[in-house]
Amino acid sequence: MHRGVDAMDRSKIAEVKRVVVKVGTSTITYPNGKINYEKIEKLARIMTDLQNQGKEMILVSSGAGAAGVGRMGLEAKPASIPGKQACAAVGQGILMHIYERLFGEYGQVVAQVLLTKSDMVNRHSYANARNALQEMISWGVIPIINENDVVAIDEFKIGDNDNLSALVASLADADLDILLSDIDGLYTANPKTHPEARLVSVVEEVTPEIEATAGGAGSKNATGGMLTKLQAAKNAMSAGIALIIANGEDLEILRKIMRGEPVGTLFVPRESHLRFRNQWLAFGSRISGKVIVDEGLAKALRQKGGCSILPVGITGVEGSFESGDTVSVLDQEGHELARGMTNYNAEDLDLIKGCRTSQIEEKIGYKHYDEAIHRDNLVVL
Ligand SMILES: Nc1ncnc2c1ncn2[C@@H]1O[C@H](COP(=O)(O)OP(=O)(O)O)[C@@H](O)[C@H]1O
Ligand SMILES: N[C@@H](CCC(=O)OP(=O)(O)O)C(=O)O
Repeated sequence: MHRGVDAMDRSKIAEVKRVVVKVGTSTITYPNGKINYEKIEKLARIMTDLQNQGKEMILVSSGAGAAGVGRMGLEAKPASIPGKQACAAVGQGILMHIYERLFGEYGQVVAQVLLTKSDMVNRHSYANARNALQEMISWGVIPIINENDVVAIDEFKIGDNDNLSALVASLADADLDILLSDIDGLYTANPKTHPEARLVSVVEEVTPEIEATAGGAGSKNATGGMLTKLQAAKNAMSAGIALIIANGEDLEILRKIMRGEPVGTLFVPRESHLRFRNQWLAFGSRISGKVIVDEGLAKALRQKGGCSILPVGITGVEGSFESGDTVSVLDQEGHELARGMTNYNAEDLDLIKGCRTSQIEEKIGYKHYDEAIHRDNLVVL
């Protein structure tokens, strides 16, 4: 019933630029927790190849816990939280060592990024993580992301990498999130218990009926199951990000997806929606102060629909705010042009207003950023 929509949206998938790929435990380890080198080798080769084609790839990798179980020779994941954390700590190092080596074979630089839920909700950490990710991506580095399992328990945990990947996709302004699993996509029921279940090709809305078809994790080392994939899909869709669930058994599927072939299940993004982050910046966050810009900068903001705000274009600063707070950007007449997340607090911004980039450090003793507000953290109203 969705064939027309599918054909249309899949062709758009071939055009996307920034892509998050999430690999589940079942994709990169064997059931005994040992590493599946062939899979990781292929993942490294294909992701590097896509990066070389001009895509900007980000990897969210599970498997630390299982790799730790394998390395410690345990029969199963420990039941205790410290036991699970210790396994993840042992396994994360192993995983990164392998990724570094195998991506390195193809000349691709990777970076380890470990995140927790608090990094996603705290403005400062969010801004830091976002800025650092943007920088890595602009350097052509592939960030490899996992939850920081050792410090995150219960309420501090995102809990599963399906949801983490959707959060990362939003954090990094990605266009597409690909969840690779041990199953071809979303079925009309859990195929493990309902052999007659059929694969769903396109989902335009995750309804309660669809959620009711999803069961828990399918293999003993996995944690998420279809339910967390659907939660991730809902978040991605409302952030304007497409999400595809596909089978990671043969990683050539990544190329097929990127060619726009109709594999797996596509969750269609709501195009009219502002990115989740932008929405939050523009309408959800408290405005802590004002930054007044000169006519040249105001004109650039109006004409280009967005640009970074450098101190040299700022003529006034009002209010009391910290770096990471949301501020309103006004023209000389007091019209609000944009809202954005500032890299400097009010006091320092007041000291560097009107200054060239080269003068920032001499004025305030440090320079973490050239921009007062980076264009990626700015929404033009
Ligand atoms: N409606 C459904 N469609 C597809 N898979 C389902 C569904 N409900 C439950 N599942 C289960 O979800 C599993 C995939 O999730 P999971 O085991 O967490 O793997 P991963 O390690 O890839 O995250 C499938 O193997 C399947 O058993
Ligand atoms: N952070 C955990 C992964 C948790 C997780 O979501 O696992 P999975 O369901 O296999 O994607 C680890 O690396 O073991």
